[in-house]
Amino acid sequence: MNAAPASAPGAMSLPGISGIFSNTLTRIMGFSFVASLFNRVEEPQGYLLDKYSITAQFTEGDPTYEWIVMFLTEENIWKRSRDFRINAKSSARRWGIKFGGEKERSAGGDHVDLVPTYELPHLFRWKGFWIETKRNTGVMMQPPFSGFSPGAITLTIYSLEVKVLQDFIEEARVRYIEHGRSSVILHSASQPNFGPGFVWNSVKRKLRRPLDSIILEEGVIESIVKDAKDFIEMEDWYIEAGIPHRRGYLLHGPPGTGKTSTIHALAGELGMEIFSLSLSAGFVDDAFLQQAASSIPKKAIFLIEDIDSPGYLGLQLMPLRRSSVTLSGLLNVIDGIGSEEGVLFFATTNHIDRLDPALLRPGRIDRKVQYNLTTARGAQALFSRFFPPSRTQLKGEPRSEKAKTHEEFRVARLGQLALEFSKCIPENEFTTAELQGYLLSCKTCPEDAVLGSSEWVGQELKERRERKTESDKKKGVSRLHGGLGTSGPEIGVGAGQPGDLPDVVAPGPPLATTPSLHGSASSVGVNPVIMTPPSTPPLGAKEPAKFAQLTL
Ligand SMILES: Nc1ncnc2c1ncn2[C@@H]1O[C@H](COP(=O)(O)OP(=O)(O)OP(=O)(O)O)[C@@H](O)[C@H]1O
Repeated sequence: MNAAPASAPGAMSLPGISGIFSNTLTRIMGFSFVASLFNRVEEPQGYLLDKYSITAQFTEGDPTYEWIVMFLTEENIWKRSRDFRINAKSSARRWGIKFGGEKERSAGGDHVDLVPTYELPHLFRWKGFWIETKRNTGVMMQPPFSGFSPGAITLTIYSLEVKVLQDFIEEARVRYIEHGRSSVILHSASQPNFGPGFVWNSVKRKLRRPLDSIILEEGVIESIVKDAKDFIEMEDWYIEAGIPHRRGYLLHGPPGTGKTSTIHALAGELGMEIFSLSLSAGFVDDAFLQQAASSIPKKAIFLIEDIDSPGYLGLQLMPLRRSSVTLSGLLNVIDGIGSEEGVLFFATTNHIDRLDPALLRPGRIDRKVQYNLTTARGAQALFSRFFPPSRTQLKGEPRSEKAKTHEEFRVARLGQLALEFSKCIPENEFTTAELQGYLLSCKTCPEDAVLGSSEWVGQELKERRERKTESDKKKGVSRLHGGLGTSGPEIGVGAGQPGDLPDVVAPGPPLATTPSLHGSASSVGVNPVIMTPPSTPPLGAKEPAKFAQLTL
């Protein structure tokens, strides 16, 4: 955001301008021009009016741009526009014009975004001040460059005091935070950078995910939340103790075990936005990474996904995933992250063993959380989350008038089914995402989910065996030809990965109690229920692997 305050004092007759006339004319000619008609006091240097205004520019990609866009949308600033681009509503930024009342919106209007396309100025009043806004969209770069240059919003506030601008921005920021309470805002980078602040050029809004929808070993997620809260609240302590105010977490384990979901749930709980980068994006190099990290606002989460991607970490043989980020570039950024800004740094990886020890030292990574394949207890918890008594219709349910009898019957029966389901799922064999995929295929009928589970497990294992044989064959061929072939490490077939075949599938003794269920369905499609994982021990005689464990 750039602000240019004016210097000369003077009086303005703007509030006297007739609303309709001024707005119409303003839309055609621009506010500065219209206002000048009413303030034709000439100075040797030009019109006096120019000196009454403060101009501020908000560039797309900078967080302040989002605050202002949301504010202007809420105020319906663009309501007199006549030229729109229509987008189907998505999780992407929702801004433009709000049209119609509740009735019209529910009749279909709420399914689209109306984004004004033309870039003529709009005039509005805020707390007695006239403000003109202009929006210009990004433009296609000319060769030799490619992609878009960032768009921007320019505000001209007709006041002498910079404080008016500060107050305006603060109100926009507060409203933005308020508005975002029910969701998590995710910034990412999908293009190379062409200007200051244009790193975070993609914004998505996701519904908040309840912490207890994440199935982890008891206490793990609470411990992460507490740690993060302590860190945020103890900024002064860090400063006084001369310790850099930063905290780094590494979540590691097989794909589909809940690492990213944990970060989203945490962001929702703490009311933080996520700024996420994948090092495997072709355009991310040291300079980009540095710029990205330094443009993250206070109290946000900086997430680097697949931190094992950089070229230096031994993945040079996987050209598609190689990034041009160097170890020293990465360390520089991590060391610099959040100093006195309260930014939480998260990294995820499927291959902790491939990370350079320098990256893992305390001060850079302060906490490591290991994610594992699902245990019987995890399977049971997941089943219960899919089929909450409040939303599930069971076959053969008694037609009793008494709601209580229904409830009791369902709770008992669903508990039993969850247990049966968990017995059909081999320990430490599938990821939570895989089980979720299966349960989604029979989400309306818990009985069918249990009935079909053994067959599904058998089918999955058979397919894995076939894939493994196929891949072994290919490796053999490539070795015969003396080439490196697919010599990059294969995700999913190494030890402890979901591609492994189980040694023994031991159903073990039944669980003692059924899981507890709370709350009703949320509108997040695949996670319809808030649940607490059961506190009963998992199946199997041996000590089971935990869903996730915390190491310091
Ligand atoms: N422990 C878990 N608890 C609840 N849901 C889970 C869990 N693990 C995975 N899921 C579900 O599986 C899907 C993928 O999860 P997620 O993206 O968090 O996995 P990940 O470990 O980050 O995977 P990757 O390493 O590939 O990024 C999500 O829809 C999520 O709801």
